Amino acid sequence: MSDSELPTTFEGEVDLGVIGGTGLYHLPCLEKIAVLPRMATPWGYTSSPITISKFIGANGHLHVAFLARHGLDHQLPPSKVPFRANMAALKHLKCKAVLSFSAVGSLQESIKPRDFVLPQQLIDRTKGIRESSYLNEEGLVGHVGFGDPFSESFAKYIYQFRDVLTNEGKPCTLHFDKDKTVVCMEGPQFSTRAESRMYRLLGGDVINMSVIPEAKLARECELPYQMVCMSTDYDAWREDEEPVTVEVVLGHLVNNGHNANALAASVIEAMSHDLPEFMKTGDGLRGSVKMSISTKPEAMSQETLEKLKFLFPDYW
Ligand SMILES: CSC[C@H]1O[C@H](OP(=O)(O)O)[C@H](O)[C@@H]1O
Ligand SMILES: Nc1ncnc2[nH]cnc12
Repeated sequence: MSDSELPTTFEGEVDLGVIGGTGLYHLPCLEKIAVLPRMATPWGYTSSPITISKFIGANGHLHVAFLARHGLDHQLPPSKVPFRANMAALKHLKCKAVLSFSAVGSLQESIKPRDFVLPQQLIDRTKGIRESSYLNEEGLVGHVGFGDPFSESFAKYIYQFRDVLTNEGKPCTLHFDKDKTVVCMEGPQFSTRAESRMYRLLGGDVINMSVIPEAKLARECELPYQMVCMSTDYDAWREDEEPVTVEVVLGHLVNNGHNANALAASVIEAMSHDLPEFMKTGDGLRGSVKMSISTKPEAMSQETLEKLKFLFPDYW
């Protein structure tokens, strides 16, 4: 069935949200049951239509929502992605966790192009020009914890499937430990050599232009969030090598896309048997946003309450 013949609405609850980045505009492992046109939220329209799939496994099923961060034609630069709309839409559809994919540069010799990384920390080097909060308005003030920006439970869950990664018969590693750090820069230009060396000194392992504010917004939606970083280049820090160009990145996208699909398929298949504990219980985040809002409900406007209701119909 072609996309245009599929329903444009979905009434059920989605289990898992997936965000595809550069080179990952759909997941072939998923068969679509609905294509929601770019969704309207109180924070604008999503980057792309949202495809809903029902994965049917041997012992159960899983509903998955997929959206393309930069749009299906990669028309949105990192600074102009409607991150708030994207995360709000996934939350509104009742996703219980978000699996996000991103093409990254490597800041470490040991992280080779085509390797994948599950970072557990991040350094924000964006320039403050992105809308990065739902709780930063006059009449709605909130401060969520962000010390551990990713979901360790989710990362461990994904790491079980590390052996599915391949690179034309050669080793292809999924790197994962508590210190693996992603640096997020504003872009769209890549880093200078000096910046790239500085990020290494700061403890960066990989670099991209999109984990901020995505990770912050997932936290404000109480959604367990893990980014899978797919290495495409050595950025600009290697003295005897040319700094990264888009050509270099493009050369690895097909292989990385195959691996992303294989990894997502394994995760989705496993979740279809039984939802992992962190998705059933909320990974320790449930209720955290209500607690972190300082503004008294009496001081909130009707518009603010409507926005909160879009995200948390059970709380407000
Ligand atoms: C074309 S390389 C730079 C571009 O790739 C990454 O995108 P995404 O995170 O959406 O996969 C990086 O963040 C930049 O936006
Ligand atoms: N070197 C790099 N810097 C920032 N984002 C990237 N995405 C892929 N490679 C990158």
